[in-house]
This record gives sequence, C-alpha cells and structure tokens, in this order.
Amino acid sequence: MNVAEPGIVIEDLRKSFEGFNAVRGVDISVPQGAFLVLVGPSGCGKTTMLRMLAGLEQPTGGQIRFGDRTVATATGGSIAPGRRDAGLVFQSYALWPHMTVQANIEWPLKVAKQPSGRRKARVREVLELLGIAQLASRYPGEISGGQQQRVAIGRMIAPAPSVLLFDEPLSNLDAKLRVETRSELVRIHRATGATSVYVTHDQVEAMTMATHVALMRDGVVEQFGSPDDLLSDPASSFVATFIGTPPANVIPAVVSGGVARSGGKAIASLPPSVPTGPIDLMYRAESLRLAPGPAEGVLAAEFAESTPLAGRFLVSASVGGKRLSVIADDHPRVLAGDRIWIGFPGQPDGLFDSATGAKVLLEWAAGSPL
Ligand SMILES: Nc1ncnc2c1ncn2[C@@H]1O[C@H](COP(=O)(O)OP(=O)(O)OP(=O)(O)O)[C@@H](O)[C@H]1O
Repeated sequence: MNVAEPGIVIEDLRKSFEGFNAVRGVDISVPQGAFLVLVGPSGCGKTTMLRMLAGLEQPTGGQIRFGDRTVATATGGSIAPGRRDAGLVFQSYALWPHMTVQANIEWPLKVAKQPSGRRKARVREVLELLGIAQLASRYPGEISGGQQQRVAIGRMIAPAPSVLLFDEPLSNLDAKLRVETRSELVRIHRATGATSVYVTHDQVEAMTMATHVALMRDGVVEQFGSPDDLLSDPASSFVATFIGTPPANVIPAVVSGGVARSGGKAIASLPPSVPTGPIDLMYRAESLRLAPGPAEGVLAAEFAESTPLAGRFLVSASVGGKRLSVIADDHPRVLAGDRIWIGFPGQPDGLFDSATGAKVLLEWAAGSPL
C-alpha cells in the first residue's frame, strides 16, 4: 500500500506514567495525505498517542517520524512542539476571547513573524476555505459553538502545517452539527493536503472520516486498516463488537461433533477443523432474523426495543443476558420484556477464540458461503 511518500511513521511507541503503561508498543505507518483515526474506548491511550505526536508528551520508548524527519524518540533529540510543522485542535476551542475571528486566525502567523501583507492574504484564504468570511470581525462570544470550532481549525491550518492533529474536536457539538462538521472537516483536510490524525471514541466518526483506522485497546492497536477492513474482516471479537452500525453480535457457544450449541440448543454447524469446546460465534445483525416460534436454529430472546432504520427495524433483544441486534422487516408487536424468537443461519459470519477473542481461521468445505 505504501508506495506513496510516508506521512507519519510510528515505531514501537510506548509511554508509561509512573509505572503505568498507557501506550504499550504501537506501530502504525500512513502515507502523506492520509486521514488516520485513533479510536477506542475511554482510557485506551488515544490522547496519550496524540500528545506524543504533538510533542506535549515525551515517549518512553520507540519513535515518531513525520515524512523523513524524526520528531520524537525515547532517547532524547525530540523536536519541540512548535517546530514539528504540526497543528493541534482540542475539544475545547480555546480561542482568544478579546480578539476577533480574523485576529485569532492571524495570531499564529504573527507569532511566526510573517510580514503583514502575507498574513492578511493567508487569513482571507483560510476564512474562504472554512466558509466563515462573514464572521471575520466578530468576537468568539458572538458566534456559535460550531463556528468557534471552525475558527479554531482555521487558526490551526493558517500556518499550513503538514500534519493536523485533532483531539475529539466535535464532541462539544450537538448531534446534527456533528454530522455536518464531519464531512466539512474531511473536505478541509483534503484541501490542505496535510496528513491528519484524529482521536475519537466514536466509531461512526472513525468509519465515516478515516482513510486508515487504528482501533486501540489497553494501550495497543487491536486492528489497523481501512474502515472496510475492520468492518468486513474484524481481527477479534472486540473489533467486531466495537465497529459497525449496529456492531456485530458475538455469542458464546460450545462445539461438539461439528455442532455449535448456545444455551444447549444447536444453532450452527461448523467444519470439523473447529475443536471441541467453547467458542464465540459472530453474526451480523442482517444475518439474524425474527422467527415465529421455537424451531431448529432458533433461540428464545427477551425483547428490549425496536428502532426504525431506513425502512426496516433494528430490533434489540437479549439471549441468556447477552444483547443481540437483528435487522427485521417488521416490528415484533410485543412489549419490552416479552418473549420473541431469533433465528440463526446455519453458519456464523465469523468465529473467535473464547479465551483470547482472536479470530479463528476457518477452512470451510469448497462452495460454502464463508
Ligand atoms: N499524566 C498522566 N499520569 C498518569 N496516568 C495518565 C496520564 N495521562 C494518561 N494517563 C492514563 O493513561 C491511560 C490512557 O489515557 P488516555 O487519556 O490516553 O486515554 P484515552 O483513550 O484518550 O481516553 P479518553 O477517551 O477517556 O480521553 C489512562 O488509564 C489514563 O488514566
């Protein structure tokens, strides 16, 4: 994939805080112009990664390169934040309240001692790119949260850095504005030609914005690839249940004689290469169906809720205390807590080791659907 110029190369990156390992050996490489999203649950080390990229945190191990420049190493010689040719935008906008929009965007250019004429021209260009020229002489207190975030982005891109770093920049916006700003941000990223790194805990943001996704868990990258790679071929049950709208279902089962049973009922037949014992079965919501009553390959479930979704329904129900999602053509016309029936296809969409969560490679017979 990487014939293009290297944008960012992260090698065996580590960070510990007083003996606590927040980042435990991360290797990621993306080409110039990529939009890399670091996503994962709270505390997985995303922000620590971004702070190391920005130069606000010194790595305990490994190194970071921007293009052909090494910007951070554990052994010293790291480049100071202001000299990395990188811009950073946080979740809080931190604009100067006593400066106009225009002055806020101009500020980093003044700090860089650019001549006035060049500064003014660049500020105009950035205001145009962001579609906020009409706000130029307002103060931050006189514009909306979404507009303030745009100004913060304008201030970041004004010096034309080659790396853009975003830390949950949309989390203070309301849901509708967040969706609109997502695509706007990607447009701005592309217009700058920079390589971006974007931190979020929202997998939908990751899947819609990224060219490359690193899903992190407990300080390591659980899977790195394109959004499509993670969705179509999750490397672990953690990835399968974190990514997707809705994420895939993973249910525990026990295999014996090539048959997988959940709660004692046979729901799938597996190739003979799958060893006897516990296993986790993955089913996408669209692979499951609502069944009219008990039958082979059908489990009883407790109905939770049903949400209309693009002309169909996303039905949630629990089986043995585990919540499952099913895409159905109709509402089950029952109340929360009532019994419904969920039908399983003969073969699951994937298998995971029940102890480690790692994907189990399958050798199905020729012509099988998997
Ligand atoms: N300065 C610090 N001192 C001690 N521990 C820290 C420090 N910074 C982060 N940590 C710990 O390192 C781990 C990773 O934190 P980090 O902020 O990188 O996670 P995150 O994935 O960004 O989480 P969130 O989405 O909640 O911001 C957490 O357990 C956190 O408590």
